[in-house]
Amino acid sequence: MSKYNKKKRGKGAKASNFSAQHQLISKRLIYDMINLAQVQSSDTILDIGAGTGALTVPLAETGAHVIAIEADPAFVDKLLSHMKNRDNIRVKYADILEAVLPKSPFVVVANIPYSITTPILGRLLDYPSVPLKRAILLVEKGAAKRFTAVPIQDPRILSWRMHYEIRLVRTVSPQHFAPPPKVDSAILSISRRSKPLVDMQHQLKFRALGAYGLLDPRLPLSAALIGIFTPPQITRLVRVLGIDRELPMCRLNEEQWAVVLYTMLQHVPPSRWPQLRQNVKKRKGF
Ligand SMILES: C[S@@+](CC[C@H](N)C(=O)[O-])C[C@H]1O[C@@H](n2cnc3c(N)ncnc32)[C@H](O)[C@@H]1O
Repeated sequence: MSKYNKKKRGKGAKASNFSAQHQLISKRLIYDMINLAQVQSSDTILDIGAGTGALTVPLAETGAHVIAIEADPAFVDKLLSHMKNRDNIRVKYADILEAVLPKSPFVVVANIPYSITTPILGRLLDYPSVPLKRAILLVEKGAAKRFTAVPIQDPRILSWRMHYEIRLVRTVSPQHFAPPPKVDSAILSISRRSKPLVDMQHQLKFRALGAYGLLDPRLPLSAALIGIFTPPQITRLVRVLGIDRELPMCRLNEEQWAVVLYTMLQHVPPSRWPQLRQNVKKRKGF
């Protein structure tokens, strides 16, 4: 039986953007996504923007416990009628940007509303303490390319990638949806790294460092980091990294960013560490 309670509707989802209700109509794609997510019957799966249950019901057929979050009350009603008395589906009438996320490890398999892709990823990935194990998402192809881009220009995406491997699995054409979207989609795979490149306790320091270092992503490392490291420290840092000091900051990979962080923590006094919200334009030396 569903745990959904109609009385809760009043304080459930707030006005939300329902413009992107492109429902999945390809059974093959649905089962490909479930296989890619390696769903086990012991898993808790979050279906974000569950719609009328295109993914929810096949996910529940694996025996996993499925939490279906949907913000449109009309879809919630349809979803409930498609559940066929399954007791391993919980329907939550809620806005994913405000809903409480599971406290124990969970997997996400979802065809999310494209208009709020980055805020959804932010909820899942900004805080590595959120116990997301992996996610298989349908997103707009352009967004998938942005999250997996090399060089890395966006500090927020960089900080996600220090904890998660993000991969564009394949492009998905509009004909897999009804109504078809105007843009191509893609399957995005997100897996928590078995060993994060940045320790959870240093996450905020890393975000400040990433924001500082990528203020102008084309700036050479020697210029971009001169407000943090002394010239001799920069000489040693580029030697350890095995790169040219003129390499633009955006060309550093995730492992190299981890080296920059830990070198800073070990050799630079905290007074020179960048702070979040610091006006990074006031770099020393500029
Ligand atoms: C692209 S549709 C996918 C529907 C269904 N999962 C499918 O694949 O057929 C996105 C769904 O997200 C819902 N939605 C939009 N904004 C939402 C929000 N803030 N929180 C939860 N669901 C939302 C929409 O109502 C819609 O049903």
